[in-house]
Amino acid sequence: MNGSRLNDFLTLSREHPWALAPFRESLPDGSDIQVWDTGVLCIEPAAPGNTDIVISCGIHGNETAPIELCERILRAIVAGELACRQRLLLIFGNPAAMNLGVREVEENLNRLFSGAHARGGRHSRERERAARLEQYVRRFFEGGAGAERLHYDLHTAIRPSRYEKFAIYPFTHGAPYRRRQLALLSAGGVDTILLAHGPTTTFSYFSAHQFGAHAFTVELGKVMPFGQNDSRRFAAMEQSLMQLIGRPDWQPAPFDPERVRLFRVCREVTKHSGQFGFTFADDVANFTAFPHGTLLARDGEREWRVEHEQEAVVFPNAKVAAGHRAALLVIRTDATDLLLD
Ligand SMILES: O=C(O)CCC(=O)N[C@@H](CCC(=O)O)C(=O)O
Ligand SMILES: [Zn+2]
Repeated sequence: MNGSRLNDFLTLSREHPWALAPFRESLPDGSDIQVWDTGVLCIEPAAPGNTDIVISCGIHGNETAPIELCERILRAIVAGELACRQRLLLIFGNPAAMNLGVREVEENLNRLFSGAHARGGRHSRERERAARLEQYVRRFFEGGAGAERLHYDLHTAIRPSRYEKFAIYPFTHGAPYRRRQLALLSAGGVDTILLAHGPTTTFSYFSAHQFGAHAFTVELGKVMPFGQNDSRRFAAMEQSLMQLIGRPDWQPAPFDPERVRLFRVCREVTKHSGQFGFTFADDVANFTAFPHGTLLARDGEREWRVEHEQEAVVFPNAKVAAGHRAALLVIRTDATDLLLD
């Protein structure tokens, strides 16, 4: 594919950070590659398998390891080293934020889905982008006949984590959690799962709720600048995504409850004002548990204390905008009775 504009699609997207005119190319194996917008590319194989897969990364611009991982996968497809045998929508979420090396330019893109971009009477570039990403995901899922819909929204965390790789299983409104999905995540090295406690405005919840996709926010490690990630730490996820894309008959090892840690989100800590602060240090890792009664955070008169025997903090971030989630509080759970094949 010499001379193809797809040879360096990420650079092309970063050169046109908010919009890119659509174009299409085909691969020697007959696959059709359609660029829908900056950072958004749909691959239609000539004879697709029955899984429609969305892989997104860079929804937060400074979370570079998943961006590098997706770039490697795309390069392998374009070079003909990886045959894409499932319909695939690949999304590099926020190229403008990548250019600035920041999580967001004006607003947190991952709080703007499920129509949140249209609420609050405000305008921002991320709101425009969220609205368009919603349309692309809709076009992709509604344009396919796949029996199974998957969406992996790949991230890295600001803090280190006691369990380095973990996934958020969006709220299912009472539907059972799927063992097969946990087995797929486990094959990718993700052995810790957070069961969300309610609807959110994240990208993964949008795909799960609107399109019945098995969708997950997947945390692969800690945020690092471009070029400073150790690709070996992401190899298991990269391999499993390649198997999913390239081998429709591939099955992960069966779900093993001994290998998977389940946590349930019990509460969310919301920042209300500029007075908000945590009582613990900035380098305290995700999943650090505190004993019952410990004061975790204050916001003026408001206090958050540990209410369970062992409650752990995930994503504590005092710098979020007022009104946003500043942390999740989670507890270990044995929800294996809630799992379905
Ligand atoms: O490390 C952090 O504080 C944030 C890492 C991150 O971006 N996490 C996602 C989780 C989304 C979800 O709850 O499904 C986010 O905060 O958007
Ligand atoms: Zn993120």
